[in-house]
Amino acid sequence: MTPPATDGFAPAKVNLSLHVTGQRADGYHLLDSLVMFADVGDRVTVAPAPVMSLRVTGPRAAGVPEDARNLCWKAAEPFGLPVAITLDKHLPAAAGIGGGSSDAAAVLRAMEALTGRPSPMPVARLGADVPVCLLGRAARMRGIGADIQPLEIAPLHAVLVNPGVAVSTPEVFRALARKDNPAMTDLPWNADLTAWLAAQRNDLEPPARALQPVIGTVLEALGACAGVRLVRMSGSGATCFGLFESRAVADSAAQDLRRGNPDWWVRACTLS
Ligand SMILES: C[C@](O)(CO)[C@H](O)COP(=O)(O)OP(=O)(O)OC[C@H]1O[C@@H](n2ccc(N)nc2=O)[C@H](O)[C@@H]1O
Ligand SMILES: Nc1ncnc2c1ncn2[C@@H]1O[C@H](COP(=O)(O)OP(=O)(O)OP(=O)(O)O)[C@@H](O)[C@H]1O
Repeated sequence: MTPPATDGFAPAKVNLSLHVTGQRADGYHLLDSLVMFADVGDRVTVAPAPVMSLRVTGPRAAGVPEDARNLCWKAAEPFGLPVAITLDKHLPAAAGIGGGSSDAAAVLRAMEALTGRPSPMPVARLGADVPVCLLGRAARMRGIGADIQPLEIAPLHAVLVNPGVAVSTPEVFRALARKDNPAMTDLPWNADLTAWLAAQRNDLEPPARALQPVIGTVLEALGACAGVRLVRMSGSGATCFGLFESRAVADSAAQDLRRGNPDWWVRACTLS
């Protein structure tokens, strides 16, 4: 009997902090990052089919590859079961919120459910962000990305903003001046997480801003929102986020930001 299609959510990944603490001989960087996942994201549907195929739909489909270059395809192919994949794209690409990595993780989950076995290929080979996206919940991520410690963190309310410029992750790493920055301090047990975050950094923010100065404009606009508690860039950019005390305050900030900047991608969300 043919197994049924499976449907999965691929949430945006947000790096609340991102410290670059070293560089390996192969060029990959050592990271120390607090990662959480949003309730906004893409959707993937995976169904057994006579041949492999991929269709990308949705408001952010433009420019996303529909062939073996797509991480969804790369995640499914090693299982050896041909599938028809539909990717409903809502997240901007090359945006520092792990869109492709989270899509790949959703396809991996679907393929594991369809075949009853884990990925025959090490998942980190798909990308440094794929292991944490496969976990899909709050974690401290170290090493080049595969060393993951799940964390119990109360949900946070945020607004994500992308100004519509694509940023190349390798280019940002190349532009980083210092590769041996201090690691994060230990997470607080019960103190205010936002206060702790304010003392952490995203080391990729200065090089990303140098490449795309509009990131500075986004950070300023988020910083001017009523009730904002912390403002920072995610991943290698250009998406930035602000943290707010409640979802209602985040919703209202998102509305104001959208009104003032109709070309920006603006989403209120809850991170967990
Ligand atoms: C910056 C982050 O978004 C933080 O979460 C990720 O580490 C990037 O994850 P990703 O997009 O899945 O990264 P990959 O597709 O594996 O790598 C893209 C490029 O980023 C650089 N890269 C990535 C991860 C890492 N630990 N060191 C690196 O130097 C490399 O130049 C690599 O060629
Ligand atoms: N499923 C996918 N969705 C979007 N882009 C994809 C996908 N698969 C491959 N790509 C290609 O990967 C490039 C990077 O896009 P992606 O959304 O993965 O961003 P990212 O900024 O690298 O994420 P991060 O740095 O946070 O991991 C795109 O420009 C696109 O050509």
